[in-house]
Amino acid sequence: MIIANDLHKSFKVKKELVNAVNGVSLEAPDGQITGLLGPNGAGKTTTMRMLYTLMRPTSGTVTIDGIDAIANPIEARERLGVLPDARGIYKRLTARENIEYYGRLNGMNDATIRARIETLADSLEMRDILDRRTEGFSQGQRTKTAIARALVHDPRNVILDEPTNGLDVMTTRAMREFLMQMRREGRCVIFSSHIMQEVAALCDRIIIIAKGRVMAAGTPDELRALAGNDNLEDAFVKLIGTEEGLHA
Ligand SMILES: Nc1ncnc2c1ncn2[C@@H]1O[C@H](COP(=O)(O)OP(=O)(O)OP(=O)(O)O)[C@@H](O)[C@H]1O
Repeated sequence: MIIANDLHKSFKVKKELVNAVNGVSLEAPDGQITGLLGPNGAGKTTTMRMLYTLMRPTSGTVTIDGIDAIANPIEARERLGVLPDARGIYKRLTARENIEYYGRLNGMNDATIRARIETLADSLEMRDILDRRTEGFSQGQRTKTAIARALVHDPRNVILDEPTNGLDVMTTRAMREFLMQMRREGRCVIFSSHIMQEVAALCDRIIIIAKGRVMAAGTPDELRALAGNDNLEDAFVKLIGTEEGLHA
C-alpha cells in the first residue's frame, strides 16, 4: 500500500520557482489499480518520482507498506517495482540480461531469476525478444523489457509512468490485461496516463491532478456523480477545468 501526505515539490529554474506539486495526498490500496490522470505538466511524473524515492519532496511524507520512504529509501525500494518515464534499458544487453541484472541487484539467486523471467516472459508476451540485444527495440519492446525488469523481484507495489505511451492497439490491450493480472495478484498498482478512456476502463480509483494539485479523487462512478455528469469525458473536463492536454 502506498500513502502520500501533502507532497510538495518546487524547482528553482533560473530565478523563478516552479511549483510542480502543490500538496498532493493519495492512498493506493493493495489489490487495486489507482490511476493518476491529468494533462501535460500536471505534476504526475514529479509525484511518482517522489513516491518511488527518486526525488526528495520539498515537504510531505510517503509510506510504502508502512515504511517511511524518505527516511528508509532502500527498504522502501525493495517493495517497489518502477517503470520510470525514461525507460533506461541497457542497449548492449539482451532483454534477458537487462532483467537478470536487476534481479542480481536485488540479491536474487540465479535459479529464482530464471524462473521469474519465465513467468514474466509469458505474461508480457515477450518470449520472442528475450535473447535479442535491446538496441533497435521498438518502443513497445523496450517498455515490456523495462516492466519485466521492474517486476523481477516480485514487488508488492508497482508504479508505472505512462505504461501504454506509444504502444499500438494490440500491445496496449496486452498491457491492460497485464495490469489487471497484477491487480488479481493483490498488488498495489499506480499508473499515470493522460488518456481518460484508459484510466476509466482500468482503474478502481482515479486521482485527477492538474496544476500540481488533486482536483478530485474517487471511483469512475463517484467522479461522474461529483461532476454531475453521466459522461465521464465531460466530467473530467469539468473537474480539470480545461480540455487541454487530456487526449492522446
Ligand atoms: N527537474 C525539473 N526542473 C524544472 N521543472 C520541472 C522539473 N521537473 C518537472 N518540472 C516542471 O514541473 C511541472 C510538472 O511536470 P511533470 O513532468 O510532473 O508533469 P506530468 O503531469 O508528468 O506531465 P506529462 O503528462 O507532460 O508528462 C511542469 O511544469 C514541469 O515543467
